[in-house]
Amino acid sequence: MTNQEAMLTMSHVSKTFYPGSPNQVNALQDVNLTVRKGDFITLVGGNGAGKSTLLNAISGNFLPDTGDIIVNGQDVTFLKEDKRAPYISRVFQDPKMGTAPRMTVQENLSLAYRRGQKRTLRFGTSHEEKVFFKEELKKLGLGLENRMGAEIGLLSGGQRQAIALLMATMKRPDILLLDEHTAALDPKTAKLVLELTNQQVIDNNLTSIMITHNLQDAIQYGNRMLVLHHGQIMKDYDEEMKKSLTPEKIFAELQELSIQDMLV
Ligand SMILES: Nc1ncnc2c1ncn2[C@@H]1O[C@H](COP(=O)(O)OP(=O)(O)OP(=O)(O)O)[C@@H](O)[C@H]1O
Repeated sequence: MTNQEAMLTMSHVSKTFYPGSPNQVNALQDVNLTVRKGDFITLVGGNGAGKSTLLNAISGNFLPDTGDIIVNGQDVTFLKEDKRAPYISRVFQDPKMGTAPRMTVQENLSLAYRRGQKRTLRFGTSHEEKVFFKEELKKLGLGLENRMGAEIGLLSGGQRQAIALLMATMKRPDILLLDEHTAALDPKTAKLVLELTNQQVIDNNLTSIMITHNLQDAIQYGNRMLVLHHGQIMKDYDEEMKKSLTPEKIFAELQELSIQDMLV
């Protein structure tokens, strides 16, 4: 693979919390990862495996102790989170985290649309923007195009998460990080938001990493799947391997590594 095809490269990235203390946690251990443009990666692992920490390292939530992080050819290793925000979008588990509850759907979308520009609503929303937002909302298939004036706080968790997803993808980020973004939703709504996610990612050829605790979803969605354990990438399944994967096969393979209970 040439470097041009890589959207994200992590080389020898490590992060230890509380170093030298009895509470020391080696949250990421010498992680090496190259993500190609358009890769849709699902990321699984047991509690405390380091999944969110990996996404935090990419989004710039902290500086790694060692290693380099390159996004779309730019070394972002020492770039703070707000400076990475124009390139990296994230949707969190809690629908409340991605949207401003007291603002309307339209105002939230306006803010997301102007990401990277000065944050202001001083100039209102232009007619072109309104038409664009309506079109984008329509694609979600939830009727939200008729609720552009509604406060986000009045919408359901699923509706909010769908809008958070739209806000995160509208400006076509270099990398989309999905941090268990359907875990707080009921099964039917979770499926719907997952399908919307899949559609957004494929339609816009977005490079994405999605954390999930649902192995079936991890196998079904995306073209690559990583298994993390103790801050290390233990398995990296490509598209071909993924086609014949089942949860049972994964457990059997992890059993060989004596870490079969890690996904429970
Ligand atoms: N900011 C922090 N300060 C101290 N310890 C942290 C911090 N962030 C993560 N950790 C620790 O690093 C380890 C990995 O945590 P992380 O949240 O990445 O796991 P995870 O795989 O996302 O787990 P889960 O599925 O339970 O959310 C855990 O032991 C956690 O307590």
